[in-house]
Amino acid sequence: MHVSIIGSGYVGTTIAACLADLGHEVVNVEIDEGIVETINAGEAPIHESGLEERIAEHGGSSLRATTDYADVRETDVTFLCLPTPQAEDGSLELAPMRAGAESLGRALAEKDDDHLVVVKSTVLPGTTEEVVGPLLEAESGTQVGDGIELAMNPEFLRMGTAVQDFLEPDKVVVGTTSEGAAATLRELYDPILSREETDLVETDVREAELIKYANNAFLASKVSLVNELGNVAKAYGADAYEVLEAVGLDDRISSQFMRSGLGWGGSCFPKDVDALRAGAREQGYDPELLDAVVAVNDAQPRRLVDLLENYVSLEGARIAVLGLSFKPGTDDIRKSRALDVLDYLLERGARPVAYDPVAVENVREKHPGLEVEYADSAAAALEGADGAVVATDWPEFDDLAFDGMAQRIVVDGRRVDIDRDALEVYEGLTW
Ligand SMILES: NC(=O)c1ccc[n+]([C@@H]2O[C@H](COP(=O)([O-])OP(=O)(O)OC[C@H]3O[C@@H](n4cnc5c(N)ncnc54)[C@H](O)[C@@H]3O)[C@@H](O)[C@H]2O)c1
Ligand SMILES: O=c1ccn([C@@H]2O[C@H](COP(=O)(O)OP(=O)(O)O[C@H]3O[C@H](CO)[C@@H](O)[C@H](O)[C@H]3O)[C@@H](O)[C@H]2O)c(=O)[nH]1
Repeated sequence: MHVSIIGSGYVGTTIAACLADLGHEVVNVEIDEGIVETINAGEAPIHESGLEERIAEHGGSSLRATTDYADVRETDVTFLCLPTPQAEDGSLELAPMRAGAESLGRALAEKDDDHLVVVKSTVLPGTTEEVVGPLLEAESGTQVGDGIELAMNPEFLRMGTAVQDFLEPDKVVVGTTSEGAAATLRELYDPILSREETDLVETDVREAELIKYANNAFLASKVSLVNELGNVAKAYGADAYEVLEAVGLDDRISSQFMRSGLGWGGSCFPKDVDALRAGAREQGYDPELLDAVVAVNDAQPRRLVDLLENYVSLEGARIAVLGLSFKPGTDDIRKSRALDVLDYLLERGARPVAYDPVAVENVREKHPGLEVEYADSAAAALEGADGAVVATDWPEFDDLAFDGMAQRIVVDGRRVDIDRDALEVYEGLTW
């Protein structure tokens, strides 16, 4: 099939490379010329396991990037993989989606045969049919249902395992307005849908849009609940990890997303939970439980610093901060809990020395004013430190020696497997 993908960021690049690998002819339309050149040179613009080799094989041939929307006319299906960031007030910012839909509509004005437009971005119920559809119609002069078909197909991949998640998902959700659109997507995804482990969910557009938010809200709520239970466990002097491991043996609950600690960050959970809360309020519903989910998450970094302050007088203290990325396996620092930890440490007069295997450059670049010293290794960060906190569960922290610290005091926000016997004080945030 001939497929075009608008936006070559995290999701667009991954699915473009994977669809090319599944045998489709793919055109990636992206406004960033640097990304376009990188892909056409056969290189990956982002770091993801399994991506480099796929782009090396198909980039510049069956996977072609361009800044020109006119190239979508060579294709039968277009996926919109545009950003849906947060506005200042936490609500969903639709400007990039609107701009992309308008450009696509203008390009489709000069196309004779039918075209399927699939919204892949995470958008609130109503966006596909009430915002994207009318913009396509206005710019192309073609009506949805009569020349343009619309579908919504949310994406559930995670950073760090994006390629595998896309190719081997638990489910593919397809919200469509016509049987023709559903049939096209079934054909496109056939190699993925033939897997026994992958369920196909065919539904209406509005439900497909909400499934994505409900999925993320559920997972974020689960982590906030385990953090609440972890905080209670700690108050009782019990080990939350032992408790939750046993709880997870219940099939109805499952053992996944049971790691209590500093809480959730990243480019998805925070913005999607906020957009859902804002959207629900706009619809006249007060989402009190989701408000509490956010409040529990927001409190964890301060709790970690409070705990450290029980052992170290923070004014002027050198504190090693181990980990900056929002989770291991990525250099993404968006809404990383580690950044909140740094803010609280600075607020209390500490001198943080931060280390991360891959994310230091990102912090330097995106938070240039932060008065933090950066170390080249965990050992260098720990050298002479009056205390340390673990903010990201990078596997390399399991093997740390703490010889060089002025005081071997560690407060762990992620339950890494460090040698606690080598320490004077070891405290877990929730255990
Ligand atoms: N990152 C994830 O793990 C993930 C997973 C599932 C769903 N999502 C959702 O998918 C969507 C895309 O997320 P992402 O992480 O890939 O975003 P991203 O910011 O990494 O990428 C978006 C890309 O679109 C490009 N772009 C912006 N405006 C454009 C335009 N008018 N025309 C062409 N290109 C344009 C940008 O230059 C950028 O490269 C969001 O709605 C997000 O919530 C993300
Ligand atoms: O038991 C757990 C599991 C996760 N986290 C934290 O939760 C955040 C999110 O982790 P994860 O879900 O693994 O990463 P993302 O790449 O943000 O993926 C989420 O967000 C994507 C974008 O919407 C979705 O596509 C994915 O399905 C969804 O898992 C991170 O800060 C983790 O440290 C915990 O604290 N405890």
